[in-house]
Amino acid sequence: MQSNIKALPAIYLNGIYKRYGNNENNVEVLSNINLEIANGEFLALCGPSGSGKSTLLNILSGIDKPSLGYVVLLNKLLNDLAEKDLASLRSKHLGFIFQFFNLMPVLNAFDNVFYPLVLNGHFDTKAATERSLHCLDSVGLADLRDRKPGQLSGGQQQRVAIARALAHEPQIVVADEPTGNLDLATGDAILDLLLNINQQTGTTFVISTHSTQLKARAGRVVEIRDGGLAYDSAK
Ligand SMILES: Nc1ncnc2c1ncn2[C@@H]1O[C@H](COP(=O)(O)OP(=O)(O)OP(=O)(O)O)[C@@H](O)[C@H]1O
Repeated sequence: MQSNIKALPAIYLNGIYKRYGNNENNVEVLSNINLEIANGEFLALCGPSGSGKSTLLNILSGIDKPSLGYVVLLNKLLNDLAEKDLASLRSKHLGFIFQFFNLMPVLNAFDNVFYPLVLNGHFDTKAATERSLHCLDSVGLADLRDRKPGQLSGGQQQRVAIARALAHEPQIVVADEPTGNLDLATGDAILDLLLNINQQTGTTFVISTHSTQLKARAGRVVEIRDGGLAYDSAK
């Protein structure tokens, strides 16, 4: 018998508004955003510069709060959670990738993956060592693990950042313009890697981007314009 129960989305946004500023002087960046992102999707979030992509990523990952509306992340209503519970949810189930890599310059590639994993509190030293080596290997950087970020190319630094984002096996990876600081060929290689991880592991990816390559290859493209959702390839 076929079940009528619809699988719960990984992320559910309902009536999201975001205003910055105070009562007299404020700007509405997001206006009535409704969006469901299913488990395993590879979603490209597009829109002009300043349209609110980073703002939306911050809201759906519980880093920032909406002015109005509900966010349900992995079946938890974020509006109800205390800051420490939000931080715990993020550290267990979310991975983050940034445009400028955000690696610790004094640590080598291995330690950039290893230390956040140990500090995360869910892995002992032995398990964290194994996971870090495995993840660096899976992004093709096992041989360069002793190098510090300054001794790595931009693409290699982003691979370290991807290994760090995946080391705790998050259910969702949130990436803010992950190829934005890379040349076209390096960006394509990083995109290949992210798509491959998505296909192999079923990890959900939500990626803000200006890249036409990324938009062309994403499973779903959503565009924000003038504060609202202007386009959704799933509709
Ligand atoms: N903390 C803040 N306080 C006030 N305004 C903000 C704040 N953060 C973002 N904004 C404004 O909100 C708007 C959306 O910014 P956001 O960074 O989300 O856009 P974006 O689509 O990610 O842009 P880009 O593609 O250039 O990275 C911009 O006008 C920005 O100036």
